[in-house]
Amino acid sequence: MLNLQATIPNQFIWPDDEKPCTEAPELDVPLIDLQNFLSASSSPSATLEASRLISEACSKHGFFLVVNHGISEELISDAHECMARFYDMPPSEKQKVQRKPGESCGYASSFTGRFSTKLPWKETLSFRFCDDKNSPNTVQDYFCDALGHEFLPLGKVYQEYCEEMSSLSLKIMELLGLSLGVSRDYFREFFEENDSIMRLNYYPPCQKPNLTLGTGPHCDPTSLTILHQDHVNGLQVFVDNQWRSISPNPKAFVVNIGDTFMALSNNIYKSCLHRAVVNSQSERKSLAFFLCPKKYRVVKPPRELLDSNTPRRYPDFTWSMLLEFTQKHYRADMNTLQAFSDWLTKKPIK
Ligand SMILES: C=C1C[C@]23C[C@H]1CC[C@H]2[C@]1(C)CCC[C@@](C)(C(=O)O)[C@H]1[C@@H]3C(=O)O
Ligand SMILES: O=C(O)CCC(=O)C(=O)O
Ligand SMILES: [Fe+2]
Repeated sequence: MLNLQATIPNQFIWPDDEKPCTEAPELDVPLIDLQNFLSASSSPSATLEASRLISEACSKHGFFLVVNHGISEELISDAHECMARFYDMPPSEKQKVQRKPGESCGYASSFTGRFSTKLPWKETLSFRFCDDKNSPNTVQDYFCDALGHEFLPLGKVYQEYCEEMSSLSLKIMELLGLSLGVSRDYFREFFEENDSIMRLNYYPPCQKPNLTLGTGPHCDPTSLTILHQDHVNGLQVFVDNQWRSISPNPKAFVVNIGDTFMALSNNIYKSCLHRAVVNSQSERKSLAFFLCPKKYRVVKPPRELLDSNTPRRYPDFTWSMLLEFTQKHYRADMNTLQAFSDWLTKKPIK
């Protein structure tokens, strides 16, 4: 209903210093060809080049693209099609899986239940993916249990999509390990049996797109995000004090470092500020897979990344603690990890 109104409710209007600016020149992010890296016969020079590109990008803004990732165009297309079918449902149907306060799964629109100002112009559906042999069909079961057996086809698509995302994440973790001078397996083993979050972002058209934001400025508190945009521009990253756009590329996934991996890398790789803007002409959708370790695994950097010149930057924590902090105590923004560290060590949050 909101997207037809000429004016927008005050709660969706963002402060002047956060309103989207018209200018957002393209950010030149490295494109990592995983085919060269994944194949058993991958040449050392190809691995070295991928490692160099990733190191340069992750040390600066934490964003890169992956292509030749091995995930079928048909599965990606099905995931977008299923998202369109879900969001086309009447509000009463979507509210069957309404997200409960303090929980990170379920359907949310406008976020009025969570925040009173700076509301994002979006609807979201978030659900959990467990890479765990003991719970093989968490996604499929969620759709059937929460929405009904007629949603089994959607559940099957997202179950397969999340399995592919998890497998791709582990390959990227190998590359991140190599690029940091840690063994290829270190981070891969840390994220095996991951307990991740899949999120379907739906951004309706907005008649006043320069007054609001689809997703506000934030760093992802998670470890690694694998994003697939539809054909509509909207993702922006804050680099060198300027908002820069990353245009959709159907053959590529946008990958970015999250706060938890920034802590794992002892602040060598950066979890950076980004946001999503909306427009007055068309809806926009994005598929976001947020890689998270098992809840109680302790997040601390490998000793190879510690030395007298680079002391510990963040205290030990578990993802469960950081997730609860973002769901119950603090709206994730550009300063989440520092605020969380202060909260853990009981300093007043600035
Ligand atoms: C762990 C998470 C919290 C959020 C979803 C995932 C990773 C990104 C986070 C978020 C998108 C950052 C911006 C604010 C937020 C409230 C949102 O706009 O949805 C965040 C998500 C959340 O807390 O639900
Ligand atoms: O929709 C997008 O392009 C970005 C969304 C995002 O950053 C998020 O959901 O964390
Ligand atoms: Fe994000």
